[in-house]
Amino acid sequence: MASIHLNDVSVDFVLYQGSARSLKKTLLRSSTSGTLKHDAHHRITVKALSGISLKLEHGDRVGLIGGNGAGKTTLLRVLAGVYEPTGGRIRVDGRITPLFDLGLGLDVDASGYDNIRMRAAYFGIDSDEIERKMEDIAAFTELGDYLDLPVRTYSAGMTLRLAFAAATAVDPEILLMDEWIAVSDMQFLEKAQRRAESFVQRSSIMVVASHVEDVLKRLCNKALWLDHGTVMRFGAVDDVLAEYHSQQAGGLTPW
Ligand SMILES: Nc1ncnc2c1ncn2[C@@H]1O[C@H](COP(=O)(O)OP(=O)(O)OP(=O)(O)O)[C@@H](O)[C@H]1O
Repeated sequence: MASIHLNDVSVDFVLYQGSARSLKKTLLRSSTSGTLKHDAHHRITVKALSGISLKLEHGDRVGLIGGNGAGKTTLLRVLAGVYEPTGGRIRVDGRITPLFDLGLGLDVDASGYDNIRMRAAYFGIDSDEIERKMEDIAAFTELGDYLDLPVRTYSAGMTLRLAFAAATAVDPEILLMDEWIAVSDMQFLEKAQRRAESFVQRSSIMVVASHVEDVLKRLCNKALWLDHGTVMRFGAVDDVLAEYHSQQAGGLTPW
């Protein structure tokens, strides 16, 4: 069974080091999101996440909410293993599929087909299984003969089609998304959303950051509200959204 445990997790980014005092002062004055401060080496750091403790189990579909700079993307990247926490501990059991930064990990010198095979191999899927699925995946991309060519010959839209198809070829255990699928290619958008929706159904744990309430209510059973990198509330999606909106009405947090 997939699970995620975070214990007192923090992430600090070093924003600036050096001696230009006016820039430092400007940065410190203009802080609207993560908490800016000086560290022991006189560097300016931003605390993007602070003291996050959380347990997610099978069946949890969690929407991350919070204003700009609240820490949603940083948390997703910590869960994906892109960022190491600078404090605390994280334990993730289960195969993680991030549906963001999709182009990362594509080998531009390899063909579309080989990229799909490499992605599957990375996830430990045996080659017979992926060859059985290949026809479907190829049809989904609508890239035709381009799948035999190196990815560096693809347009941005074609690369996205390939990356999305490759990422969703293998059933997820833990699915991470930064905003619900939004692509500029309208014809592909509808297909991609349908595929992503069934992908969500098949996942054991799903975490999505979104500003769109409709998406949160449709996909999630829980919500985690972040503010300045800390957890304000974690619970049933309707309860957390209601509380979030009542705070917002009080003018405390921008949506
Ligand atoms: N690579 C980075 N280097 C420095 N600071 C960063 C970096 N990534 C994020 N931050 C800072 O960390 C804080 C949290 O950012 P994050 O992107 O996680 O917020 P968010 O909730 O996803 O915001 P949004 O809804 O605007 O996308 C912000 O103050 C941001 O400026």
